[in-house]
Amino acid sequence: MSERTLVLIKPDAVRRGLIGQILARYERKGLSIVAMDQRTIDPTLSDAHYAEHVEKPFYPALREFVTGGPLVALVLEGDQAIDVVRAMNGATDGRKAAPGTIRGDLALSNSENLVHASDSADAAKRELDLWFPGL
Ligand SMILES: Nc1ncnc2c1ncn2[C@@H]1O[C@H](COP(=O)(O)OP(=O)(O)OP(=O)(O)O)[C@@H](O)[C@H]1O
Repeated sequence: MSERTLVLIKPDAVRRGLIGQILARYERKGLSIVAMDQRTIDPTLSDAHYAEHVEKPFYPALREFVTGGPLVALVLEGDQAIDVVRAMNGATDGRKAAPGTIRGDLALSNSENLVHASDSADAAKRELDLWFPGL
């Protein structure tokens, strides 16, 4: 079934000049880019996006990181896009992510891990409404 998922190419990826490489992987896979926007977000959007993490000890550093420079928000569409993109991104910790995944190939950190993607249909709906209202 065709689905849409919210992907963030996070500030570390933008800083490292990896936007093109990461987008190319999603495009090569056959996913469609339905919307794409480079922006620098404020703490309010970070808090809403990471609502499940705001009370966690690592969250202040995560908020600093994700608001600290431009990121690229995109909507990808395709068959089973939510699970497909999660698999392409790899495990959260770049040091443990499998080679062949974006994090496994390009990241060496648990916090600066290049990408985010919605992890369920409910999360995708919530995140798409938050980042691209009215799409
Ligand atoms: N223990 C931690 N220390 C530092 N940062 C963390 C830690 N756990 C998670 N994070 C940060 O919070 C983000 C969200 O964590 P989550 O457990 O939802 O991972 P994920 O679903 O793989 O990543 P994302 O939601 O970004 O796709 C991670 O991508 C990472 O940047």
